Amino acid sequence: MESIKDPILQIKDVCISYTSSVMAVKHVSADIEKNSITAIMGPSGCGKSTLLRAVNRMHELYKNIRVTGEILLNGENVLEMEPMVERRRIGMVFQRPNPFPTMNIFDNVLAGYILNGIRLSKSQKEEIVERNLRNVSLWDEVKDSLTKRGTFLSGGQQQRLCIARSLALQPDVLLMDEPTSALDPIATKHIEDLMDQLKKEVTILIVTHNMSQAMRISDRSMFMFLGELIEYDDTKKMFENPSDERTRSYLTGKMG
Ligand SMILES: Nc1ncnc2c1ncn2[C@@H]1O[C@H](COP(=O)(O)OP(=O)(O)OP(=O)(O)O)[C@@H](O)[C@H]1O
Repeated sequence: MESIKDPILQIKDVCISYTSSVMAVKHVSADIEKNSITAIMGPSGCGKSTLLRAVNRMHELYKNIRVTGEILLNGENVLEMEPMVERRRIGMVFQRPNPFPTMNIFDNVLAGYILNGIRLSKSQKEEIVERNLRNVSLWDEVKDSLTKRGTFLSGGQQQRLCIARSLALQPDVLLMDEPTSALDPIATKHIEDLMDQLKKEVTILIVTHNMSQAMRISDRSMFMFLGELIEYDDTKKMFENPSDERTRSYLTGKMG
């Protein structure tokens, strides 16, 4: 792969261990291009989610975890940033849609502001809610139900609401951990189409088990195996002609 000019995110020699005996991520380095979609693939347990969580500092929720190396966002080490600043700049969407159950749809979009104690005027709030719900093509479906709870929506709508909630803070990077694995094919297609539009505004890093999804939506793909980044290349190149035998076995269904 050609080297990436002007990367927004740089993962440099990152190692992550949960305990002294288990190294879940081993010396991973990769530059991520701005306004692109990068898929992280690999068999169960290869360290995809562990790596993704470190980019968002979610690893700090685990007691004895140890992370070494650097993760640079626009040249600044995420691992040393103020957590609040970092979470505004790097958003995350999870496998299961998780709108805040006690909040209505309107407040769910604004949750990042509410929970961070950021005050907004009524018109600012209305503008942010409408713009972000339009951004995820949910506005027309929910504009008359903004005071209803987010949990009353369908799974696909809830996931789009969660994406709107992340985007509302205008992050530079959006991390997605298998965001469609709990959704039906139509809701999945909707989210995939959405991602293609969103990359104009945000850089997306997505963990997926679904190889055809990676092929459809991503510009570049990473293949991880037993904690190592085995291959990182343009998605088309990797699927058509992988350089490593392990990538080939995985992509042809012989592994994992
Ligand atoms: N909380 C934890 N404590 C100890 N070890 C963990 C913990 N979470 C994950 N691991 C280990 O770290 C390694 C990587 O796990 P991780 O969940 O990142 O893999 P993954 O590729 O995302 O897997 P999957 O596709 O199944 O979600 C595995 O060996 C796993 O057992």
